[in-house]
Amino acid sequence: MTLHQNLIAGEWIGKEGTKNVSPSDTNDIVGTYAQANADDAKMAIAAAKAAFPAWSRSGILERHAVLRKASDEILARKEELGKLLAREEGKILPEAIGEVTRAAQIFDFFAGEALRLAGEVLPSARPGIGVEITREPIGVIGIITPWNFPIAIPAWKIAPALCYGNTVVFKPADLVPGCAWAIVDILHRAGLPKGVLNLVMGRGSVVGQALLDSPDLAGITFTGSTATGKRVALSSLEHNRKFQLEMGGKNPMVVLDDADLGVAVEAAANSGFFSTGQRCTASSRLIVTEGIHDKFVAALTEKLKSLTIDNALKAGSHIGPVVDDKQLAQDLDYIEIGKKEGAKLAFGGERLERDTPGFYLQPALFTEATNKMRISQEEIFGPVASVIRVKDYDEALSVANDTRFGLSAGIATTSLKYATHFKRNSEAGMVMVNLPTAGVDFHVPFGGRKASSFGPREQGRYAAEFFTVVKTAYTLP
Ligand SMILES: NC(=O)C1=CN([C@@H]2O[C@H](COP(=O)(O)OP(=O)(O)OC[C@H]3O[C@@H](n4cnc5c(N)ncnc54)[C@H](OP(=O)(O)O)[C@@H]3O)[C@@H](O)[C@H]2O)C=CC1
Ligand SMILES: O=C(O)CCC(=O)C(=O)O
Repeated sequence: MTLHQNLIAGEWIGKEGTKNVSPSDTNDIVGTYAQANADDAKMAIAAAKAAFPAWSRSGILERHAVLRKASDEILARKEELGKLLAREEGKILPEAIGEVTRAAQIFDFFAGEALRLAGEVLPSARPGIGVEITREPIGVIGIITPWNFPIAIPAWKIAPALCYGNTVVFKPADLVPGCAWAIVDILHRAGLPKGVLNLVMGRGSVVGQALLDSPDLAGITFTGSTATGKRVALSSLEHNRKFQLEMGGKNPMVVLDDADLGVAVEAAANSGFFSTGQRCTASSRLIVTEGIHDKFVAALTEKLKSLTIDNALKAGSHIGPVVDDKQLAQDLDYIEIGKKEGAKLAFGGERLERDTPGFYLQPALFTEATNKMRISQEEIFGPVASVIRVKDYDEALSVANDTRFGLSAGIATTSLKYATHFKRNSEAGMVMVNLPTAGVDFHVPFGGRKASSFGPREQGRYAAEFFTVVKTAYTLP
């Protein structure tokens, strides 16, 4: 099998590799991918540092052309890349193709942003003096990404980094090197100068840690667990560098008595269970008022019964496997915890056997849960959701906000009054009305509050806050 190597200073290098195994079928080897070590990471950082002066001064047409070309190729290959993504991560093929399309849109958006770089000219408080405010790239950026969006998350970090003139060392999650390699290969062939984008695939504890320990990174942008996010933060304070963290969620989905039942059930099923519940924007707390509670639980249970859980590549699958055995064990542990805490397992929660050996789990729906339970407070990151019964809107809002996280929050209601109040008073970075809590646009800010996020927002033109630094220049002509 061809060895997919790391890209350092414009050269593909690496001798030893590990096998990338599909969670839908553990006999399916997606590819062999090189494993970098700490020295490789240091070489990659040195290469990015050497490439920074030229790239930071490169013309906007050059940056535009590379990003645009990458977008075009990703879009043209969306079926093939979608299949790769579905094989290595376990997301069903239509979702995977959708994610690839989103990556292409992100590169297209930032190709445009390269042409829209702007500053401000202001009069000084002192007559005769001019003040210019401009944005400059920050330097070498370390990008550390998780496994659950293996092409979209790298895209929404790499595209703005390059657009604003930074150079990059990219460490993808060890479980999903395939999409990472493909995206770097595309950008490399699109004409990036040597060293501007470097790929170091390997373990977080080795390669990721080497990035954290480096004094030469000007910034680290990270998506993943709260525990690793904390390490990124502490090491960044030590090295006086910028950092941006997107971490967990325990997102609420409120369903009010006046909701359209069909809309509420579709939103809850999507939020809680699609993509196998492996989204930081997933909703695992369904907060439902008394008047609609029983109808909602019955309709959601029927919906869950109708879903097919099977190989991500199989036509007709609605939900693929859990990403690996470790995550499956975590999901099953939480299902046991929920039962012991006194919640009622109303549906699912069983491990499933399919034609191909994989990590299949029947979506699990708890009822009679309280917000104090661990299943209501800790991120499970699997197809497990709980219904919490509440008296009225006021209690629903209070329960929705009673969490240390604050990424996204949803409400199903036909009341303009409650929708408006919820948008204003939800303690989340993103609020959805009559829509799933997950599945966001590519051109608007993404991020949360409280323990979910730290630092400036990602995506859209707000990305400039992290990937640039402002300079204020005074001139006496
Ligand atoms: N907010 C989100 O979108 C995500 C949240 N999670 C949450 O985190 C839980 C665990 O998932 P997991 O994949 O282990 O999350 P991690 O935080 O461990 O992984 C995220 C990234 O950080 C890397 N990493 C791990 N350790 C270090 C380190 N010491 N220094 C630098 N980088 C490091 C990982 O590398 P590698 O994996 O290659 O070892 C990966 O690239 C999930 O169950 C879920 O609750 C997970 C993924 C995404
Ligand atoms: O819901 C989405 O579209 C994005 C979710 C996400 O970024 C994540 O789970 O890490």
